[in-house]
Parts: sequence; structure tokens; C-alpha cells
Amino acid sequence: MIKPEARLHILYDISKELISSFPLDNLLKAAMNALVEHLRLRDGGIVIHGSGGEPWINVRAPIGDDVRSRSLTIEQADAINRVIASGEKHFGKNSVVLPVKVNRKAIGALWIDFAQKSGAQDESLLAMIAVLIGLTCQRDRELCSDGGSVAEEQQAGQIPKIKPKPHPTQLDKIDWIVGESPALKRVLATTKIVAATNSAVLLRGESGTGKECFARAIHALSIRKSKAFIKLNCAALSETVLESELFGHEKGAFTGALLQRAGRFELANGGTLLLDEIGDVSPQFQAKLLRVLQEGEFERLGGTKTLKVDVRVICATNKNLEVAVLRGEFRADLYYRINVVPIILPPLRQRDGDISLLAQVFLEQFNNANDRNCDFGPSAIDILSKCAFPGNVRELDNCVQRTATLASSNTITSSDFACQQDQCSSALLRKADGDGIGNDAMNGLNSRDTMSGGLCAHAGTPSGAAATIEAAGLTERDRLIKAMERAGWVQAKAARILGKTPRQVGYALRRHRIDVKKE
Ligand SMILES: Nc1ncnc2c1ncn2[C@@H]1O[C@H](COP(=O)(O)OP(=O)(O)OP(=O)(O)O)[C@@H](O)[C@H]1O
Repeated sequence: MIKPEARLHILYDISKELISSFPLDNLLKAAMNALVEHLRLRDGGIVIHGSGGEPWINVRAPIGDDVRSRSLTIEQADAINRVIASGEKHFGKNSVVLPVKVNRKAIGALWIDFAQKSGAQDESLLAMIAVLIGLTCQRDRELCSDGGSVAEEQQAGQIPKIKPKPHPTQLDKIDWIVGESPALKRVLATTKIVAATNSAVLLRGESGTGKECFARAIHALSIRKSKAFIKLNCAALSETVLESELFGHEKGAFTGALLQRAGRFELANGGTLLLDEIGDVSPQFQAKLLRVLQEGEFERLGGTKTLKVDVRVICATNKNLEVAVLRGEFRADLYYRINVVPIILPPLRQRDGDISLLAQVFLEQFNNANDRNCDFGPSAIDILSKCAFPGNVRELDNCVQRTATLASSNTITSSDFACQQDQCSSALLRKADGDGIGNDAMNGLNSRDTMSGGLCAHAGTPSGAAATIEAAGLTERDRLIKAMERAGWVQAKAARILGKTPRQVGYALRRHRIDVKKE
């Protein structure tokens, strides 16, 4: 029996361990150590499954010499599996197995074999600890899947739902990437090669082509796979928030900084950090990023201590960085630093045969999540295969989910699709564009500065990511010539038209081998 006054100490020690900013397995190990310190245990551990249901973390109480040499008895394994499957606690003779839950679903178990007789009070204390562990796992999942500041999104009620997909950081295989087209296979082959190295990778491609999916693949195939995969969407945050999210902050660094907080670089130590939308960071922030990428060193906001981390950084963007560098918007030194190995993801319209494969997978996910049994009739596959999907895999996923939700029967046919009722989201956006509504947003989507195929893309149009990159020089060239013509071939005037310095224009003219005409 644990003494009543000791219970508070145990809860305090364990909470302290669980709220710190380390990878989940470290936190759970620390919590287990704290339990061993306070309780007389014969054995014990924490088992956590990934969101695909596969065993992920298995922490064992540090009792005896070599924890690794102890394997679970059949009875222990059986009790743990039953608790995870049922979500109900299990009591044995001097043992207890408690479910660890995320969003009310058991995703793991805390199991304890007492060295002495336990009482109901001990079990209720352990139940509280299992709840704390569940909350820690939930935070970890949100951190691994979010696009911005968790705190901010929580406030806005926007924490993204966890999809019923395997937790990529937990698998050796990368079977969440679906597709057999030659274009996808080529990218997969490169991914496997770069995963074995520590080289900086720049993932490029139109929105929704799977840049984040591939970043997770690189992590999962690398020696860093057992450490954290952390993501940050740089475009979603203001400069100060971005800095605090990446580098962390000290207590009192700014109004509201009530506690010291580790940043994503620290959280990713030993693992991988994905900086999404890297093309959108300000020049000031680019300089700060360059330092940490070059030296692996940084200070927390408001801090003086220099921290060193070992993080593999993967960047992603759908912006045309070459044009941004040329315009002086993106630092050339940072460009070279992050672009050691560029991987260009093909748009869906260039991935022959992948639409039907992906659609089947998305429908299966829909069926699993909604306890349904839908399938595609031949006319449905025909409609899907002919669509250009300018929003790429994300749009296809959305289309399948929406069609399956509203389908009149379990077999989805062509007439169930929104496009057959003039209600397709892409078509509606196109129409809004034609009507002049929301032109700003559309201009963003169709801009030559991004790698978007635009909403007017049709299947087979060779306007994919690679083509856009190849065409980038031409676009810049055309723009230069146009500006020079308007400026009567006076470089300073052309610079004003283009919003550049005369030096930048001079450089661009030489780079494109444009002879300056004298008029
Ligand atoms: N090859 C693929 N197999 C299975 N699912 C995929 C694949 N590619 C993308 N997806 C799914 O499509 C959606 C969009 O993918 P992801 O977020 O990785 O795209 P992205 O290129 O990073 O998009 P953005 O540029 O808008 O951030 C996700 O739900 C992802 O799981």
C-alpha cells in the first residue's frame, strides 16, 4: 500500500516528467522510472500502439540488470492485449493493467506487477497516471500532425482530426504512400536513397501532391526513425510566433510566456524537422534559420544559453524559389543550404493509373472510419480517372469522402459525383474565378511564382511541377524583356518597374544573356 502522503509526490513527479518536451518514448521511460522509485514493483511497463494499431512504444520498468532480456509472459501479453482491445482495466493477483486512452479510445496500457499487496487506493492512483499518460500521447500525436502552433489551434478549436492512417513515424515500411505509376516510382527510388543520408532535402511540387507524406517517408526510412518527426508550417505563423515555435522561449521572454518552452528544433533532436512552406519566411527569419542550419546552434527566445541540436531538416515548398532568389526575396545561401537534394513530386495528372488505386484506399479509409461498406461501380472509376484533380491527392481524397458520404447506395456510380451535378468544388472555384469573385485568391493559386498547375488544368496538360520549374527561367526572361522594353532599355527604370535594384536587374540580364538594346 502506498502511504497517502506519498501519493501526491508520485503524481507530482510523474506530471513533471510528462510535461517536459522530449520525444514520447523518453517521457514514458522517465515516468516509469518515477513509478519504480516510489512503488515496490516486481515488474511493469507502458505499451503504446500507433494510430494504425501496430505496437510502437514498449517501455519496461528498470528493475534488475538488463530490462531488454526480459520478455513478457504469455499471461502479461494476453492481459495487455485484452485491455487495449476492450478499453477496460484488468485486475490479476497483485497486478493491474490499465488502459491508456486518447480521445476515449484505448491506444495502450500501463501494467504493473506489485511486489506486495496493493489496495484500491493504489489502483486509483495508477488510473490517474494512466490518464496523464493518455494526455501526453494525445499531445504527441497533435505535435506530429499539426501545421502550426498547437496552442493557437487549440484555442481556435482547429486541432486537426487524427486520420485512421498508420502513424508514419512508427513504421519501417512506407506503405501509406500509394501509387504505382512510373512517375511516383521514380520519386520513391530517390526518396529511399536520400533517406539513408543526412543530406538536406527540398520537397517541391504542387499543393496536395504529398510533400509531407514523403517527408515522413524519408524520416521513417532513416536511422532517425525511432526519434521524433516534427513538422512546422512556416507560412501559418507570424515572425515572433515562428521564432518561438522553432527555437522555444524562456520564461518571461514575452507577455504570456509563463513557462520555459522547448521549440521544435529541440523536440526534433535526434530526429527530423519538416519546415513546410519554407518559401514564405521573411528575410529576417531566413538569416536566423541559416545560422541554425549551418551551425546546429541557437538560443531560446529571451535566453542566453546556446543550445546545440542534431536535427535533419527537410524543407517543402510549392513556391518557385529560383524566382524568389532572383528577385532578392529568398537568400541564395539559404537556398543552397536547404536544396542539397531536391525531390519534385509529380502532380496527380502525371501519375498514370494512380487515381483509381488512391481512390480505393481513400474509400477503404472512409468505410473503416464510418463503419460502411461502399465500393465503386465501373462508371465511378471512369469519372475519377478522367478528372484532372488540380488539387492533386488532397482533392481526390476530399472527392471520395464527399461522394461516399452522399452516395445513394453502397455502390458508387458516376451520377453520385458532385461534378455530374455541377457542384464540383474545383469547378465552382473556376466559375468564381471567371465571375471575378475571389480573384485575389485565384491569382495566388494560378501564380507563376507557385508550383500550382492552377485550377484550369486538364488531364494530360504538361504544366506539372517539373515543367513549371523548367519554365521558370523563361518566365523571368519574358518579364525582364517586357520591363526593359517598357523602360526604353534603361536598367534603372526597369528595376523600378520590377521592384528590384538596378544591380539585380543587371545580374538577371546577364544570367539570361539578354543583350541590352540601345534605343
Ligand atoms: N502518394 C500518396 N499516397 C497516399 N496518400 C497521399 C499520397 N500523397 C498525398 N497523400 C494524401 O494527400 C493529402 C495531401 O498530402 P500532403 O499534405 O502530404 O501534401 P502537400 O504536398 O504537403 O500539400 P501542401 O503543399 O498543400 O502542404 C494527405 O491527406 C496525404 O495523406
